[in-house]
Amino acid sequence: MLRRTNALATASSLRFRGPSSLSVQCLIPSTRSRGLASEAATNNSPRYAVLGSGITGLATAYFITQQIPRAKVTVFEAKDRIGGWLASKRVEVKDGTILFEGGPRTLRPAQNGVLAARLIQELDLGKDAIFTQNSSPAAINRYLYYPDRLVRMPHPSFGVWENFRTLMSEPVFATAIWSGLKEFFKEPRSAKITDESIASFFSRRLSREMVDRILSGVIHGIYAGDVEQLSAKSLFPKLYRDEVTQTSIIKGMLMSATEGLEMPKREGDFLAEMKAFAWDPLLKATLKDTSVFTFRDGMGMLSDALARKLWASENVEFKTSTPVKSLAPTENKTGIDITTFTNAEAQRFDHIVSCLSPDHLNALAPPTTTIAPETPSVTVMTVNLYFREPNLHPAGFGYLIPRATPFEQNPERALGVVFDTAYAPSFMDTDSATWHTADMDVLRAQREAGRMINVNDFGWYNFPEKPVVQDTVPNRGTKLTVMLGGHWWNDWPAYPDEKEGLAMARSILKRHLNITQEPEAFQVNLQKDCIPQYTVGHEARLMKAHNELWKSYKGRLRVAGSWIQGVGVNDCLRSAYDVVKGLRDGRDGTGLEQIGRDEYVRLKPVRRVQETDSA
Ligand SMILES: C=Cc1c2[nH]c(c1C)Cc1[nH]c(c(CCC(=O)O)c1C)Cc1[nH]c(c(C)c1CCC(=O)O)Cc1[nH]c(c(C)c1C=C)C2
Repeated sequence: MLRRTNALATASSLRFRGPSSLSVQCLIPSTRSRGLASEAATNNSPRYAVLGSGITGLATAYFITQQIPRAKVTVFEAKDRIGGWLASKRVEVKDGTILFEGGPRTLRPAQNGVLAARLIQELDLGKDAIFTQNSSPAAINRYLYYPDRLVRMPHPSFGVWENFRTLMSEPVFATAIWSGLKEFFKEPRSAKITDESIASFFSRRLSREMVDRILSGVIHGIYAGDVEQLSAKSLFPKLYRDEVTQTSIIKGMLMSATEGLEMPKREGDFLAEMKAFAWDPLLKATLKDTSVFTFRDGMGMLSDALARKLWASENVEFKTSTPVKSLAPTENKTGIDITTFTNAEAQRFDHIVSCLSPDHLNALAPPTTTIAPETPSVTVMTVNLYFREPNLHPAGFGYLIPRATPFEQNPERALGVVFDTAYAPSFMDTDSATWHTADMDVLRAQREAGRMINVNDFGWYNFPEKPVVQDTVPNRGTKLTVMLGGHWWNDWPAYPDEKEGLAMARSILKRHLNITQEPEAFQVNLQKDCIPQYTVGHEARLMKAHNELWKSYKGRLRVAGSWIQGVGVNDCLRSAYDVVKGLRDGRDGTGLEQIGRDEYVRLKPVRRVQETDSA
């Protein structure tokens, strides 16, 4: 008999006890706002408002406190809780608790991810982090479900012969080699085409089959979106540019490998700036070999830690349960008056950063003004399941379901399945009897030499003393998440309820993985409008929005968030970082000023130095 196990609380509220260490849920009371130190103290300090307390809002407030220490910051949040859609929850099972993620579950440390990696150090999260290694099955084994089975995608570590065999024998890759060879000789697009769908671009350059059988699956896994609608220019800017500048995307890739990666100058500057950060050598070494990382109590620990830091600051005040009603520029446009639904009296700020969705922001602008671009979004249902039995799926990250998968194989319209077990070590991994290297002295010496410690494909920053795990059951089970909906559900008149969602997830698992067991715990989350869709023309709309914002608010209102330059948590952090840097440097801007105005540089190719003393 299936037993519904109730979520206990957010993962972190289990962890924190007492007033000195409250979780975000109880940290910010729903009806009370924590005031700034004193009115007098704010007199000469610039006043900043941050709208929204999701990960972008929290990061924006945090970066303001770091970069502009004199600033007084007020964070407005319509809901009675903060933290957005980082939804980590624990559920009880008979011998422990299992951590489920309703939203994002891991972070990559590369590119924009360097900011999250820095936060590990700045917020002292290293002791709670779990690093999955580049060499682990979670990093290497990615599957596509086509036409009626799981197919492992090629990876350099499998060797030339194995990859060639897969490419030649699996229908999913039927046209891949030939399409790649032909691409080299295709004419670049006409100058008249300023943007087009991902489907159109890659069908032209490669093949329709590759779009339908491979690329649409990858796009499901990132945007839960439709290749026919999404913009090639916004989501594949380098390849879109390479078609014109190099005459071929394959040639562009070869150039990157031999002569170094070409990237916008501001990206190069950003990476150089991050490199100059005073990294803890052990963390740096650990990150170098890390594919993804997460935390003991899940991703919610990141927003918790940010909120905790902000709450402790005298310069920050939170106003929860306070929906903003309007943003009126002052007469000379040197400030903005905010009114809220709870207080008709206007509060004046020098600068406002909106971390709201475009629709929410537009609702606050003066009547007849549209400041943010129309940006559709999709709804995703995540169904987390925990089974007592281990190894119910092949080792790996999970699988994606492309649009070409026959309907009878996916009538539920699932987007993919994540094997959460792959990045969540169990107590068995902390038992030295199962380690690849069990010699404690060797491990300690490595750690003291500032080197990565690799045990059973995981790195714990504080290994070997106190390794951390997410699930507190003694033995490894199987934890996975079925992802449903996205663009497939755009026209559905109503979304499935929890019972239907669970039934759909189980039916997928039975058909694809032959899992017929009852889950011991589950959780169904409907994340409404959670992923913005950068549809064709997105960049042009952002550029127009920049002009509108500038015209109306002359740089006093700026924007950050997942609708601008990437939908992931890392992109949100980057967007927050950039907007605050612009404010700190007194640069004119709106948060959108960089869109479509990139200058490019080519970085030197990175040559891996042969390590003589491998860790
Ligand atoms: C929870 C639903 C999400 C889907 N996409 C995203 C979320 C949060 C955003 C996203 N996912 C990935 C990236 C690329 C950057 C990266 O970290 O690799 C972005 C911006 C990749 C990704 N996709 C899935 C996983 C486990 C990851 C790694 C990072 C992460 O935790 O999100 C699985 C997955 N995500 C979605 C679907 C439909 C799916 C299916 C297997 C939608």
